[in-house]
Amino acid sequence: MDAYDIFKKLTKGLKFKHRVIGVKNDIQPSKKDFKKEVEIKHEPEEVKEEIEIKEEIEDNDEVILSHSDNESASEKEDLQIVEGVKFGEKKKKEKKDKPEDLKKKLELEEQNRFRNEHGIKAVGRHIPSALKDFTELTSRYNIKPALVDTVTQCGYTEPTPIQRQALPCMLEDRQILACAPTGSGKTAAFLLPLFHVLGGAQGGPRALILCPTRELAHQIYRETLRLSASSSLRCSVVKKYREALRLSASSSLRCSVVKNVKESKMKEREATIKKSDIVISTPNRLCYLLNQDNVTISMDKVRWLIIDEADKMFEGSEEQARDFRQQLQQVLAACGGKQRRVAMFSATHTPAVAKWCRHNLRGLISITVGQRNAATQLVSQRLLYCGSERGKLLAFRQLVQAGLKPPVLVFVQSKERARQLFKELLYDGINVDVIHADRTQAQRDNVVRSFRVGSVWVLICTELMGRGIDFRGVNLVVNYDFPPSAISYIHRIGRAGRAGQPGEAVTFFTQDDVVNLRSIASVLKQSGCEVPAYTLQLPRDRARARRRQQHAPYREHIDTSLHKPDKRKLEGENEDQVKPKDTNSVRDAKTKNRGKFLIRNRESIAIKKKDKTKQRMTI
Ligand SMILES: Nc1ncnc2c1ncn2[C@@H]1O[C@H](COP(=O)(O)OP(=O)(O)OP(=O)(O)O)[C@@H](O)[C@H]1O
Repeated sequence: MDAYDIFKKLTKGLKFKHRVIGVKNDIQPSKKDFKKEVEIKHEPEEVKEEIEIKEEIEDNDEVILSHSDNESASEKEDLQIVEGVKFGEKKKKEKKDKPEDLKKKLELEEQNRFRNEHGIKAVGRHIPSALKDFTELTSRYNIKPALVDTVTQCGYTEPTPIQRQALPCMLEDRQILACAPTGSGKTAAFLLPLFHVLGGAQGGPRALILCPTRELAHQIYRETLRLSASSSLRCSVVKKYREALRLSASSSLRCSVVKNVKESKMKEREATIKKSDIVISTPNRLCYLLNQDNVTISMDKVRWLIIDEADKMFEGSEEQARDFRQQLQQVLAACGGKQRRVAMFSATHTPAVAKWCRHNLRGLISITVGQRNAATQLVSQRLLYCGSERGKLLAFRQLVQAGLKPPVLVFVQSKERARQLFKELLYDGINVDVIHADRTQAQRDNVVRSFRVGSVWVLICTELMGRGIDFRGVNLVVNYDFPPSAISYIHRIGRAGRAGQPGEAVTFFTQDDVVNLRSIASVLKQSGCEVPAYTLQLPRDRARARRRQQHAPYREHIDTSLHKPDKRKLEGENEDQVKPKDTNSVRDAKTKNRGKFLIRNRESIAIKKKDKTKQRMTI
């Protein structure tokens, strides 16, 4: 490449007023250039501007031209650029920012850089800046140092991305819709602002937390106690221990979970709720209580309404979602105070929630951490084709043989199947237990406790445990039955890989699961995990997939003692037309069969007796 080529490259798209001289003696500008020169000369005003522009971009020229070693400074001076630069831009630059505007601009840029670094996206007006560390809570919002100390004592050295953005928003009284990966500390993100805003014990209730299951309600309750222990923690370091304890006891917040609302306990529950500052409940229980004639609970003082696992509440059939919306409207109407604010949290985002928030929440800030509706990056995921139901059991036993690293969570689609799998594994010598909605509350609490302390290694569960439940250090999630949707998959596998810990997830599938395979394979692919290429090219059938979300498919019994092939499958019946077995009908059938068995047994006993008497007679 000679000097002319370099020159042409550097000045591509630009026009020159004068003949270019001296770049190299042998270079003569073309006829075209002379024509341009004449044209420009007829436009004196533009030429005037051109000099100013030249001055402004001279520096740039320096930079570009400095790459050409052969050119002298005098040669550079001969270059006058008249085109290729927008005039409007120059004017903008001329307008100098006021120092305070400049400061604001810089701060904003710094904030955006900081948010990008932590994968935070926030949409809304006047968004408070994200938190750099927990001590900022004290300097910016005057939060008691004791509370910050407690947070640190809980092992939270620095805020998680959702905490960085949600905490300042809530502390500045802004309504939010927050979406952040599973296990990323959303609970603390809504609890800490509550402790600050509510201050000391006054009763009320003044904050209401709604969540989809009793288990989750109890877990939030435990986390509330842990994080609100600030005053008592402080006591341990003060000398006048008793005095401090007395003070802390009088000032600490009261929190309660709405339990079984039996007729006999109604008044008791009412009194507890009235005394509590923070009330945690499932929407059903709360609305049931509010609808009782003999109960007078005022929700007027509620300052914050938190909805955890918000998208779950809007999920399900049209009817279920409508029911929840009605319940929510009832709760909102009950919490009628002007001061009332709403914050919604979940790991997944659905249009229904976003729409509701846009219509009902003023000045909303929408916060998203990472990619929406993506699985946590901490879990390595894989799909395993098992061929048939028997193949699944075999695959699970192989996993066990290869060496399971407890604790392990195994998800199945129904209570029935949870029982069946439990029976199977019980005799395999695995330390296993089962949890589902048919077990009593005491049994469920016991199982959860045993799993937490490590006396149960493998816990078989249904969708009941799919959301929000935080078991520390779950190493493996097995989707024994394919999840009904990608959303359910994200939540299920999110029971592993929490609070920065790595985890693993295996999802079994058979031919029956092809309907949802593509959407779930896409989630795996998005997380960078390997999936068979064909799974991403399977045809979509949205209608069938939606049906799958509402009705689990029929599956063969999990029972190695029954080697019979499935009659319905042999007859080629469409699995979507087959309704899942109703628990009652199964129970009825069992009792009927048991009845037959008893009759048959009694009959045989009678025959045997007859035979014996005959024998005796013959003897
Ligand atoms: N700042 C922090 N530093 C370290 N650990 C944290 C921090 N905040 C929360 N945790 C821990 O992370 C775990 C998960 O928190 P949490 O249950 O609130 O997650 P989540 O985002 O609500 O998850 P899910 O979407 O599954 O409900 C908990 O054990 C909690 O104690």
